[in-house]
Amino acid sequence: MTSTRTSAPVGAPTGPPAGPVLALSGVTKSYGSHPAVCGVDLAVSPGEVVTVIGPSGCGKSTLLRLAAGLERPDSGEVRVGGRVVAGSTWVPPERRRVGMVFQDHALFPHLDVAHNIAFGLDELPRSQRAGRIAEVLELVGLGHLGQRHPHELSGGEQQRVALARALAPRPTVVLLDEPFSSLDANLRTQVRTQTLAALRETGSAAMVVTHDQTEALSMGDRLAVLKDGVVRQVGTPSEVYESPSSRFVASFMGDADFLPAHVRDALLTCEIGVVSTVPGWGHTDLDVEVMLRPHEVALRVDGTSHDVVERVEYHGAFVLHHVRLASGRSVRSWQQHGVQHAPGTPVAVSVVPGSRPVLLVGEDAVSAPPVGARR
Ligand SMILES: Nc1ncnc2c1ncn2[C@@H]1O[C@H](COP(=O)(O)OP(=O)(O)OP(=O)(O)O)[C@@H](O)[C@H]1O
Repeated sequence: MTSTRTSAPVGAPTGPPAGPVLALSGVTKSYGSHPAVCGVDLAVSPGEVVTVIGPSGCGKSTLLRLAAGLERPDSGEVRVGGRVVAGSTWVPPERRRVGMVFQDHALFPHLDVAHNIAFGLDELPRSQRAGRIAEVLELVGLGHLGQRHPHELSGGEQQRVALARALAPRPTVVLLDEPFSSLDANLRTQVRTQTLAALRETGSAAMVVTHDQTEALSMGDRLAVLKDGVVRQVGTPSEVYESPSSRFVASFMGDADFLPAHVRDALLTCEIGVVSTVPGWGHTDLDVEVMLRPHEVALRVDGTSHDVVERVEYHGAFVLHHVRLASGRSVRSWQQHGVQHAPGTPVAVSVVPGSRPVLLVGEDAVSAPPVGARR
């Protein structure tokens, strides 16, 4: 568990599950002959937020729907709070103690906010319902809007009501499917922050599906990267961003350029010169590729260089420079606000000191010399 809370959270789910609150083991689901989710193992610990990210059609929503009980797996097992809910037995969605938040909010238009939230509180004694509704509305900062109908709320407010409704019954885990994608960029950041705060405040575990890299990196205690229904990597945001397991993960989780490189006796070189030393690669003589992220690439104006700025993108705080190297390959470099080299400027390109670039052999990242690569 990676939660950093120190005191007991408000409205924490009852009963302390010892292991993961959600565990998918070997879960597979096909539609006809098309495999949507293939042998997925993924667990969410108490209080943990796990984001699931991948390209369109990779199976993210199907995975969430399998956890919720909106789909049945062809094989494998789903456990919620330690109890098997799919596999050797079948527990329908309404009896799994999972909260759901969808992209379109899915509020009942004919009910006011308070009654929308009350909808999931059947099991709570009537005398306690109003108190619980007030509590969760306060939690999402909408204590004053209980009497409004959904059409009288902004998109961001509707999404917070949807979250309040999901949290009200104190679910074991909350499942959120692209919860912010219908909101515009500014609102999205704000509602994301509020949502995360509400999840932390209640100590709720959550699985969040998103196609937004920034969202996955900033929200998740851990994230799972999916491709073609298969989990390609699970790790903390910094593990996945800084030590991607493959070319696919490296490219999907941020800007990445790849250059042919060579390791000889623990020294990594490529077209732009010495990249770094690679401890543990002594007595090695091997062609590899090096992945460079734009923040790892430094530029200096140099009239003698054959590397030339090709294009400049102004991003406000930073300026992205696309540089055409002498070989014809390209790398990108983030420069601070105010630094802008015009297209056509010759520049010396180097790797920012202290960088630890990722090495690839074929499609896989490698952290140690492959067997047989040592001289
Ligand atoms: N009910 C269904 N019937 C048939 N095929 C389906 C069904 N639901 C999903 N699929 C297919 O399964 C695959 C995974 O779909 P899923 O919606 O899980 O992907 P996703 O990663 O959530 O995509 P997106 O990011 O575009 O929402 C896709 O190829 C999709 O076309």
